[in-house]
Amino acid sequence: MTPLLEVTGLNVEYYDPQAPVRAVNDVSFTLGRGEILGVAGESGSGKSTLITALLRLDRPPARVVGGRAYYHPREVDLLRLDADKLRALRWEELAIVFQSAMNALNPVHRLERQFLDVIREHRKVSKAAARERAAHLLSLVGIPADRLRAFPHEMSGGMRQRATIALALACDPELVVMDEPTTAVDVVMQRQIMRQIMRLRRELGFAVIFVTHDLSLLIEMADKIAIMYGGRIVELAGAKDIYHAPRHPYTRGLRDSFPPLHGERRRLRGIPGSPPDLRETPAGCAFAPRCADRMEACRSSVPALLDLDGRQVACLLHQGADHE
Ligand SMILES: Nc1ncnc2c1ncn2[C@@H]1O[C@H](COP(=O)(O)OP(=O)(O)OP(=O)(O)O)[C@@H](O)[C@H]1O
Repeated sequence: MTPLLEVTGLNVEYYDPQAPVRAVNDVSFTLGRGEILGVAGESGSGKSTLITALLRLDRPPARVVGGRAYYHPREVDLLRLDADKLRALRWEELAIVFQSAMNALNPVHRLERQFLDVIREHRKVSKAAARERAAHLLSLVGIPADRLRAFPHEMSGGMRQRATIALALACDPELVVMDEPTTAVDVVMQRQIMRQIMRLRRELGFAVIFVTHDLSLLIEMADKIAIMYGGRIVELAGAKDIYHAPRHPYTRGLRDSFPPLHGERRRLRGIPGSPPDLRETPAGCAFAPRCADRMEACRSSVPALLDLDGRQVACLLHQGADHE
């Protein structure tokens, strides 16, 4: 696997007059070219903070306080790139589809204008060629070319969503980052859009970081999945391993909180308790207060994310500690 993005020891804090809140804590992972990495975790686990920091999108009062995000094709650390160089990478190499993707289109402009603006800002092509590319991109997501003349409000929610994804692909990026891009549409449409993203990825070869709280969606589409809890990655493994053999008790709980998309029905169990308040992180493993498998040692030491048979888990259960 050729590495595309290598994140090491990323720390992000929110400024707080009492004490800084560490929302992303020592996060490391490598994303290969053309790979789909899913990032899952409950609300407040740090998913959005992680990707906004990686893409250097301002999210005050958050600030990166350590780490590196090495972007291999250009041999640069995204976290230390100056504003001009960063601007040059946006759309061309790194594209983003936000949580509120349906509203990301400008309501006062026809679709065509929005595509042409992006394409012609980055590519020296004629208007006709840009229009042709826009029509092609729309066709890739199943939208007829004549919709280029439409205003966003003239399209359905699902269609706006797909148009936003097509727009993100306008300059053939290497990496597309998606933050809950399908939450505003129904489940059937969600799966349709996911399938389209996967097909496009096969055709165009871009890598994806896909953030969601819905683990079952990721299990279908991602190559590998990072599970976040309390700002840390607690498990990182292939999607199949996460589904069939989760190692971290939190991963197991999260898996059992969603109905499986295929196969046998399972009894759904939520995870008792609620996510940690990051302003008062207890000593030890952040999941310990909710964990049915906790041991004495879990309350005092934070487990490191260690390699275990080709995957990574941060749990003392898998690090030879004794049971309570
Ligand atoms: N403006 C802020 N000021 C202080 N702390 C914040 C702020 N925004 C977020 N946080 C902290 O950062 C943590 C992570 O938030 P983040 O939005 O990254 O989580 P998330 O996993 O993306 O959640 P969601 O799925 O709800 O978007 C929160 O639990 C909160 O403690």
